[in-house]
Amino acid sequence: MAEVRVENVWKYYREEAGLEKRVEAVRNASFTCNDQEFLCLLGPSGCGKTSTLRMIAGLEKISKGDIIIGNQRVNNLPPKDRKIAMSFESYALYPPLTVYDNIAFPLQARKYPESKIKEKIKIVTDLLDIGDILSFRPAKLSGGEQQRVSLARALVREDALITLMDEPISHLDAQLKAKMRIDLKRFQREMELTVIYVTHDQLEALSMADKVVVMNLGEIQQIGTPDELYQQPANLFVAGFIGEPPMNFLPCTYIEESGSFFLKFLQSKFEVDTDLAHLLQAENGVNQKWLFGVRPGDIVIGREIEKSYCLEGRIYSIEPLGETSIVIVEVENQKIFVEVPGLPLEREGEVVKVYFSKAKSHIFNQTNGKALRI
Ligand SMILES: Nc1ncnc2c1ncn2[C@@H]1O[C@H](COP(=O)(O)OP(=O)(O)OP(=O)(O)O)[C@@H](O)[C@H]1O
Repeated sequence: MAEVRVENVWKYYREEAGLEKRVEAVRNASFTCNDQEFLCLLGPSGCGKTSTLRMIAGLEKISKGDIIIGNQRVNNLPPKDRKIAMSFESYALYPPLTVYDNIAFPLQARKYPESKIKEKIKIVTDLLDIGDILSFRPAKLSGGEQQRVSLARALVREDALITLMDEPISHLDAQLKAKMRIDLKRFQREMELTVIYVTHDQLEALSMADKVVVMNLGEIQQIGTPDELYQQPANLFVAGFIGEPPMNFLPCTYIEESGSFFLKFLQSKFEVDTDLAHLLQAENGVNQKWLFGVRPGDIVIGREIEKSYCLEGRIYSIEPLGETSIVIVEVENQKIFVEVPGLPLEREGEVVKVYFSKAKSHIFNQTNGKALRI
């Protein structure tokens, strides 16, 4: 079975890179990619995604911890014995070979009959829309085409237990990327592939993955389905990294006044529900500092919505985007983004009431960034 288990894995760079100080690229990472699952490693540049993938592939030594593929611990197994197919951002195509032969290479090396090779190449090149460049050599291809050839070479491998991909569509234009996201996902389902996919692009991760592992500064921040990460981010990093435009954060203090409980902002405050008050009370007690978080789509301007908190603001600017508009409102000396359908009725400079959905609000500890489960 093609299950991948990453158990308490660390990666330090030092000796081999001749660095003075040790770089801890991956710190104690643990996650499981189940059989036939599409798992995305997501995070900003330098967070340790590629190092993690390269350790799974066997291209990088594991400093500490274990990687298990199927039932086998592969720490000391060379890449060729790990039954993995790979597609990396840097393509790694063979310059003297045509596109066809580049894709056919792993199959020819495994002595597949030519008719079977042709059949498989037809399926993946149709999928990736590169059927008309099969006789070209890599030097003649654009970055996007080279990337698709590299991807095709990984996808033809049906003997592979797992397919690893590192930013495999990063060099394609926006339209082709959108098509690829849909086609890749469908192909993975149909071919029942087990995929570990590295990307810094949250849209790719949210649209394709069954499970997302979010990383930052070498550490896993949260593991969950796209919906879980969006609805219940575990900390400030995940909350700010996932969602576009990003979540708004307003600093506040939890206070008590005459037996009632409030979140107090710079100038104003609102009373919190008993449930939230209990949680805040249990966590830290009064006078602690928090960040109140709410996504742009969970805010309404100028019209009271049921079960909401309210603050006052002034419209700073309006960005019409066709279907929706992004309204930037100054609230408590901070600019927040509000997503509204169509065009807003309000004008720049207008003072407005801003309503935040209670059910969609988030509270984060200002010191350690952890979310409080509301
Ligand atoms: N061979 C190496 N020698 C020394 N440091 C390295 C090496 N490879 C990666 N690093 C460092 O390890 C950290 C993690 O890098 P890694 O490439 O795994 O991150 P990433 O999330 O994949 O980033 P990117 O998306 O930019 O490739 C970074 O600080 C990087 O500079």
